[in-house]
Amino acid sequence: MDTSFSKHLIFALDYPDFASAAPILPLLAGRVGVVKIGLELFLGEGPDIVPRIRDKSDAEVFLDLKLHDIPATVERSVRNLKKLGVDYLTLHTAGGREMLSKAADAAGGSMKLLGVTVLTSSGLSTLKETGLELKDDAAMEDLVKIRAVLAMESGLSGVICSGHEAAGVKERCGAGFLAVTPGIRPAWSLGRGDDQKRVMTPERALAAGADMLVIGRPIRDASDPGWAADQILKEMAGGKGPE
Ligand SMILES: O=c1ccn([C@@H]2O[C@H](COP(=O)(O)O)[C@@H](O)[C@H]2O)c(=O)[nH]1
Repeated sequence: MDTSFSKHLIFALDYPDFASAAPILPLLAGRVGVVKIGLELFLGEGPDIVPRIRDKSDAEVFLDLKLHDIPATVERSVRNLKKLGVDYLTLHTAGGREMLSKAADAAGGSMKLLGVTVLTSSGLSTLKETGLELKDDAAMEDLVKIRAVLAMESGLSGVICSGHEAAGVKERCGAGFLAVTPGIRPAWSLGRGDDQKRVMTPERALAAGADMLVIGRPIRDASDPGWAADQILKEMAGGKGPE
């Protein structure tokens, strides 16, 4: 297995509890550089899930809580989450500059903060439902860029965006600012129809400038998750990958 791209592969550990999540960890050891704990698992087990996952895996830990609240609440939450010793934490850029800056101050460089720009499950019609009417995909790219610049100016380490906006984020924010992309669907998993709207293959997302790919269901639901991760790593190696 070629693991040269494993540190750029984030596996979304989307399970209801530790007992269902634990069996896949040894199958993915060495294949994924980061495991992502989302709301489902965090709420199912509580904060103690972080050390329990660390015990079972050498991968970095990404806590995907997508914080979005008034600045004081987010600041105080980040102070608490800092105690868990995670490597990455997400928050919504839509919370605005004061919220993002306070979060960055509270984190104090102890973990990388990533700002969600526009969820990859949102398309133009999803945003319209919420009162944000964008003309076309170019306007979506512009919105993502505006939010990425806001995140950078507020002291975050990078953003979550789809592969379609990765090039614009890198061009506007520079090579050192992370573009982390979910909504990744290898060709062999496309067409299954799920909630992701702005999707891209691993190879194309890396070629567009994504630094790290977040992948859940194509690995989690594969009959052989180790094989699925290896296929994805192969596809990543075929693209113009990061340094
Ligand atoms: O815009 C976003 C932000 C976060 N996610 C999370 O990534 C994974 C994707 O899982 P798949 O099964 O590969 O769709 C999931 O945990 C989301 O909460 C995202 O998809 N889009």
